[in-house]
Amino acid sequence: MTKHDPSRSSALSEDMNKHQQRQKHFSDLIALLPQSPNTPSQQKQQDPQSTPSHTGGHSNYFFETDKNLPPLNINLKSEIEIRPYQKEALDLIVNRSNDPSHTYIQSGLLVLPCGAGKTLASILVACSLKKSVLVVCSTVIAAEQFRKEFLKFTTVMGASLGMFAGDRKFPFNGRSGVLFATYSSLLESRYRTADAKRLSQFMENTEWGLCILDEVHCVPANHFSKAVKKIKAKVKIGLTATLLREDEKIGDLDDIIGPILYEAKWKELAEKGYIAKVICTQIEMDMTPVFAEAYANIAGGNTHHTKALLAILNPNKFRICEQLIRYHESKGDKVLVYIDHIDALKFYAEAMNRPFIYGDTPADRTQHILDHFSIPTRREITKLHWSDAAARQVDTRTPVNTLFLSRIGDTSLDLPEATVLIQISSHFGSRRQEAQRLGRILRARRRNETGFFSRFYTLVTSKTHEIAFSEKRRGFLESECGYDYAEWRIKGRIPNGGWDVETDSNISDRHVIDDEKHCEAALIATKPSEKLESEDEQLKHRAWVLGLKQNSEPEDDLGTVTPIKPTKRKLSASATLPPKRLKA
Ligand SMILES: Nc1ncnc2c1ncn2[C@@H]1O[C@H](COP(=O)(O)OP(=O)(O)OP(=O)(O)O)[C@@H](O)[C@H]1O
Repeated sequence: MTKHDPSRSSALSEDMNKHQQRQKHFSDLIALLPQSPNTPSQQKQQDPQSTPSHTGGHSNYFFETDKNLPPLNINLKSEIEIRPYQKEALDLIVNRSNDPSHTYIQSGLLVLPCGAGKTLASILVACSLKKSVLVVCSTVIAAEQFRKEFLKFTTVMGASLGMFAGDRKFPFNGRSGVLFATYSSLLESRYRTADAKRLSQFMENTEWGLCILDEVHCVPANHFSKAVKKIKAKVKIGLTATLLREDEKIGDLDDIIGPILYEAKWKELAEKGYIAKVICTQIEMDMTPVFAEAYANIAGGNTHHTKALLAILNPNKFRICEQLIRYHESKGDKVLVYIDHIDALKFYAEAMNRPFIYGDTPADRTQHILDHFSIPTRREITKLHWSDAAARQVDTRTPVNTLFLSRIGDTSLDLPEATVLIQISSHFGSRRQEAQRLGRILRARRRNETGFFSRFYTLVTSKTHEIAFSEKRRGFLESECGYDYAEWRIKGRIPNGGWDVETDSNISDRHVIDDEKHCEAALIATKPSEKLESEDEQLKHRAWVLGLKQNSEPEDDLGTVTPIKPTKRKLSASATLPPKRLKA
């Protein structure tokens, strides 16, 4: 028998009360809807100037004279400094006139580089409109971050913010508010809980003043475009940094949302210090002979997948990755390493004793790791103002300086500490993924330090599909955004433990790769790659690789993930688990 715990039972009855109140609140809200003057059919008669945008057409919304939608109490906090391009974007979206009846907002797209502050730009629109807002994001993490930015930048009350993302489902209080949802929550599902059904009904029946569509390049996918067209909103604003899709459906956005209203150039914002300048380097290395032999002799059904794994887990690539981490950690950088294949991700991260995040990582563990990633390195602390430094010194937690990520970290992660990105594997030739990943190091807090550059490395194995994919992936950043990639070719080892590099470009920073002395203070004291030196170890490693199943998070049209369960590692009789073996 379990002991009766009075505090637990009172907590439970409090929960019940809260649940009943919430249900009543839902019912009240839904009851309001049919009689509300905000229903679209009535709206048409009462407000002839406004064309409802849920028909899919472009609309101008004369919001100043609209008395039908309830007002939202929201203002920008007085201390916020809007950047010039954010102001320009706002002025193009909100057409102000001395006569309020001529002031209107139009639907369309806002195209700003990653990390330039699209969230705040769209919040500015919400602050002008002052009507209910539906924000649709690609992931739960992004929805949470959007909510935090509303609280950070505006005076809106927390109770006016609702959430319909993942297992966080609650409405806002009152007749007007902001609801944060994900694209997947717009889709019908048979498996909805009662709360989810009610929120979904509420979301569909409400007429929103503004609908903000984050990562809007996802929307042309058939299932999302249908769902988005159904949203009843006076105005829809789509946000993106990468107005491109590999299926060429990007033009559909003009019909679904509207035209491009504002676009800013990546290089221009970098020159002005709003986003970081970046050095992009492609590093190409051979496969070790043991891996090359397997690569050449692969036949049968899953050839492409196995070849891809051999290229990713090529021991030479592993060593270069280790060298870059050692070098950059020793310089006080914070490093993100991207690997799409989950087993390979775990192998690299476990061998190097660094944390990893992928689709199945529980939300609290993800938050914990991200919090530790944001703890400054010792080098950073010495540069802080003494009062900040004192506060940071008492933070005795161990910082995470290198974090391994699956493609779940491609978009929306806002980590201003990150200054270096190493791409080990990627989703074929996706130009969008390349640009989104680059975006993670554009928000670097150190971006205005003299001579500072973020570093973007992409590691490719010679004579494999990785070379052609990499060329395609760079296309958007090179031709549309003005980035250059230096190409380094690793020729071999040099006596001091570094690497011999061949390149056409002028390398002023070859010590990154060829001078072991620079890594003396590195935080990886041991070198896990040394365990992969012998042919015997490489044969075991290869046997493990050849036994791996397809295990990536599928790229859906969100450019994000529907996590799938990792397959159990099937090992051949002679294979062992490299991560455990490699640990010092
Ligand atoms: N005017 C501003 N003042 C201060 N901070 C700002 C301003 N504008 C944006 N920021 C900050 O810059 C960072 C990047 O902004 P945000 O996350 O909106 O970028 P984004 O354009 O959505 O990028 P991505 O496409 O990569 O998601 C955030 O930390 C945000 O708070």
